[in-house]
Amino acid sequence: IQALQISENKIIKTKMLSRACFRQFSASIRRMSSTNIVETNIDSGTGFATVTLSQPPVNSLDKNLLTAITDRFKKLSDDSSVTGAILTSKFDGKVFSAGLNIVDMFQKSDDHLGEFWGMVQEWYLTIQGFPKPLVSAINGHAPTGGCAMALMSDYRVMVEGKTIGLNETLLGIVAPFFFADLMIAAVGRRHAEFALNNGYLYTSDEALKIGLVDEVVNLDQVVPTALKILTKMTKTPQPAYQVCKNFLRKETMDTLRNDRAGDIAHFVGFVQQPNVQKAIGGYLQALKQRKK
Ligand SMILES: CCCCCCCCCCC/C=C/C(=O)SCCNC(=O)CCNC(=O)[C@H](O)C(C)(C)COP(=O)(O)OP(=O)(O)OC[C@H]1O[C@@H](n2cnc3c(N)ncnc32)[C@H](O)[C@@H]1OP(=O)(O)O
Repeated sequence: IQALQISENKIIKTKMLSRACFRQFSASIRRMSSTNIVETNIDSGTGFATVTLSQPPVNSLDKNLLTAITDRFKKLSDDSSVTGAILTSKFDGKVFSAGLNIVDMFQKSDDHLGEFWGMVQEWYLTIQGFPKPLVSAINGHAPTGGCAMALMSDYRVMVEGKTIGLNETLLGIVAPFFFADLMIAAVGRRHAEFALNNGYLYTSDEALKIGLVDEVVNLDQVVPTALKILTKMTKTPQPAYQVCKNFLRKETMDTLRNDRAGDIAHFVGFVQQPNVQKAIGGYLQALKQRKK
């Protein structure tokens, strides 16, 4: 009887403990109301937001995803309980992001292209201007705009065995000046010129060598490593962090801010050229036929 009473007490204690743990856990992870293409969880203990891009099949940045990411980062900027963020992809081991949606640039009206590019500008200005520490957990391929998005973060942890780069020239298009500046800031002018002129896609290890990413780890270590570095970064006095980040990035952002309409006109004029349209069409077709 005594033994039974002891084990019953143990069961009651265990149940109480697990209920307490559950309460604590559910209090510490807050899921932001979000579109299902950008899932966001906030750990209320650390204030870290994990933003997971979840638009199948490859997180290509169309109008919907650009707007959802931009809105999410604006909210995280304004939320004083958020101390820093991690940007990652739901398609781990496969794709971080396939970059801008090519379909949005093929056989479209000037109005469509203009609206699309306005969204690209806003997405860049918002993530690049995000005032808190931001770490990219690059858990898959990150070509073109996917690479640019990773470059907008303050630190990059990449999975081994994937590729990353601003390889626009391979499509017959050219990275805009604000993408080029991201690359120059990370790897210096010499590597950036080589990378952009040749549309070079780097393996994770090559990217590490030139400083395009900061760490290469195996898949199950990508997010934990990102969290570790974010913990360190958020210990820096944040007013100083924000001021420093802002003044280092301000010049290129201001160049864009001061002439957004001109930049849109430039993009539309460039993309609508018949030879550029032909190149984009051919690339799209090749992408579709790759699987066959
Ligand atoms: C004088 C200077 C003037 C400058 C003015 C500015 C000029 C223009 C600036 C434009 C800047 C552009 C930036 C970009 O980001 S362009 C985007 C280019 N992206 C790519 O090249 C990546 C292409 N994708 C891939 O390589 C692979 O998909 C990837 C390695 C990412 C994943 O491979 P995986 O095998 O897993 O997946 P699939 O290839 O089978 O793809 C699945 C389906 O998704 C479609 N897809 C892929 N990428 C895109 C994309 N970027 N946009 C739209 N659709 C995409 C692919 O076709 C498959 O579709 P289907 O299932 O229907 O076949």
